[in-house]
Amino acid sequence: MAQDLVDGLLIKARSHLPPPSEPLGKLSKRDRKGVAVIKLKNPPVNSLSLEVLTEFVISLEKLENDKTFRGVIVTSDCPGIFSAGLDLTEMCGKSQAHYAEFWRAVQELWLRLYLSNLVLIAAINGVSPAGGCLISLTCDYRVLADNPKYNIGLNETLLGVVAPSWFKDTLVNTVGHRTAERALQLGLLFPPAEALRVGMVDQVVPEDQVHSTALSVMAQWLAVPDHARQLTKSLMRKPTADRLVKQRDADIQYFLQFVSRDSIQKSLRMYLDKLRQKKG
Ligand SMILES: CCCCCCCCCCCC/C=C/CC(=O)SCCNC(=O)CCNC(=O)[C@H](O)C(C)(C)COP(=O)(O)OP(=O)(O)OC[C@H]1O[C@@H](n2cnc3c(N)ncnc32)[C@H](O)[C@@H]1OP(=O)(O)O
Repeated sequence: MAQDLVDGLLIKARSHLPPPSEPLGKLSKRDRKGVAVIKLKNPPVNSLSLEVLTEFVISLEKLENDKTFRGVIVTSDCPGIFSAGLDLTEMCGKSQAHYAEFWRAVQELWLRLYLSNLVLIAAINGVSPAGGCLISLTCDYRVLADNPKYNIGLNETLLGVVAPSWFKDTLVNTVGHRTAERALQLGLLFPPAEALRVGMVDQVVPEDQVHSTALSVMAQWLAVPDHARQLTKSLMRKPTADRLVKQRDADIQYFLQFVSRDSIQKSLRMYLDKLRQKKG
């Protein structure tokens, strides 16, 4: 029954997109069904590059503007990886202008997701550190696959960087202040049972049931009249979002100053080198 709601939409890095003549989605089908599936597809690890962030925002905007859509399931097309978070190569050795453009895109995606009028359900089918976790935290409900490898959390401090205040706010609003403080300072990545215990996710289910569970949950959320649910969501979230909206440029300047520091560039390079050497 719930399956009838779904249709697909793939978010990919621009280089993997179909040629411009080919539409990204199948609007006629989706029109009838009302729920889209956004599958992140930027192999090998679904890192959130500037291109992916931009594509994600454009796709969300299309869905928001098409009033036949009421819900989106956010999931991954990369086996075992929901998203490795922000693309670290976008924050290393680039120009100030590039950092500013990248950070504005990160802000934009967060704002779009966090304030979306659509019901957003995260079907987390893989590991989900930092920016990957943040995406799921902006959703209205999180279903995580029960696999001990699928850790989730804001691990920024382990990279030698700091989760900005609006990442922190998103976590605090989900798990409460004390759990968030401990998780953020220690850069904790929670395995599924722990993530459920602290409230970072709402449900942990066998891996092959993530999608069907997300669909059932979606049906429950869609049973509520849109206007009442949307106004309630806005009441809960707008004060948090407004804090960023009021100081977007200042936030970009903080980011520029922070990420341009030699010590931060060194930490990020070392972390990337460690990831690359892991294989060798
Ligand atoms: C006064 C106060 C001021 C405060 C100011 C604040 C200002 C803001 C500060 C800055 C904020 C920064 C915020 C950052 C948020 C983030 O999202 S940072 C990203 C964090 N992500 C991670 O830590 C995950 C790293 N990756 C992994 O742990 C693993 O790759 C994986 C578990 C996801 C997958 O493992 P596996 O399947 O074994 O693949 P790998 O071999 O590790 O990776 C394959 C390939 O991908 C590259 N890669 C991995 N992750 C990333 C990434 N996030 N970005 C770019 N590239 C990545 C990896 O290097 C490999 O590359 P090669 O194939 O070797 O080239």
